[in-house]
Amino acid sequence: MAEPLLRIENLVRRFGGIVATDNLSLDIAKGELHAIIGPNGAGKTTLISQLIGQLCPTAGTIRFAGQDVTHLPAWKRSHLGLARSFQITSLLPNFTAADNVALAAQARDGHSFRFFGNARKEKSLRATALAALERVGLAGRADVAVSQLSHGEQRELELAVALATQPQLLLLDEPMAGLGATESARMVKLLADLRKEVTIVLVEHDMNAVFALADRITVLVYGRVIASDVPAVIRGNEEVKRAYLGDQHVVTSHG
Ligand SMILES: Nc1ncnc2c1ncn2[C@@H]1O[C@H](COP(=O)(O)OP(=O)(O)OP(=O)(O)O)[C@@H](O)[C@H]1O
Repeated sequence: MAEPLLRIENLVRRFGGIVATDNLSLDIAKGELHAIIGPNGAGKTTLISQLIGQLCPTAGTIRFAGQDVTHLPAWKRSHLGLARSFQITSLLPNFTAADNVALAAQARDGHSFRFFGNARKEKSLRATALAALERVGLAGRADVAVSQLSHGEQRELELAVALATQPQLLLLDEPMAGLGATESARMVKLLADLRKEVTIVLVEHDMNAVFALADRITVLVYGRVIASDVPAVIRGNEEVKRAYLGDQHVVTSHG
């Protein structure tokens, strides 16, 4: 059988006495949308940070696209096709939407930000930026400054920034956070479209979104995988209900 796109084996991350990732093993197949859920402090963000290369594991291995990337710096993983969209807005507020995406595309091409003045005028970067904006429904907002975009639009722009690096695997950390009902519905639709093109690992507290989108769901508690399966099985899992889903009645409303 072909190796999965991402293979995490026996991953451990300690912060002093806290074991934030506790001997975690997980495979992500190419083409799937894999959600990671769990209570606050379960270690979801710590896991994503190790996958992208912003945090070193204490032990264990991470293989991506057939290569051991455990000790590769973040920029090299980005070149291999791993991209993260941030929980905390990392956009440049005084630059336009298109400029923010062009910067990401330029960084992927290996150029320094110092040359951005030229890059701004460069046609191919602008074209890449517009294509990414189109994919997230922001083509009409290309020349608007980030500070003038709504919160929902900024979230969409973060996705466009990640897409501009042409990822094979997109790691999304709470893309629905802070969105209202209409904006959340837009984001779900957008992710439903994107998943056709790119493998996605989605960390999310919005269970309506998770159960509407995921092919498989992994549940973390205290840094451990307590269940990893298709949504219907996760929904019926007693341990998961006790640990996390019990008080999230919304989860029963989606099929
Ligand atoms: N830099 C750090 N230093 C010390 N402890 C940390 C650090 N980062 C995370 N932790 C601890 O590791 C554990 C996992 O935290 P993490 O933020 O990964 O959880 P999470 O599942 O993403 O939570 P949330 O759903 O609230 O975002 C927590 O106990 C947290 O306090």
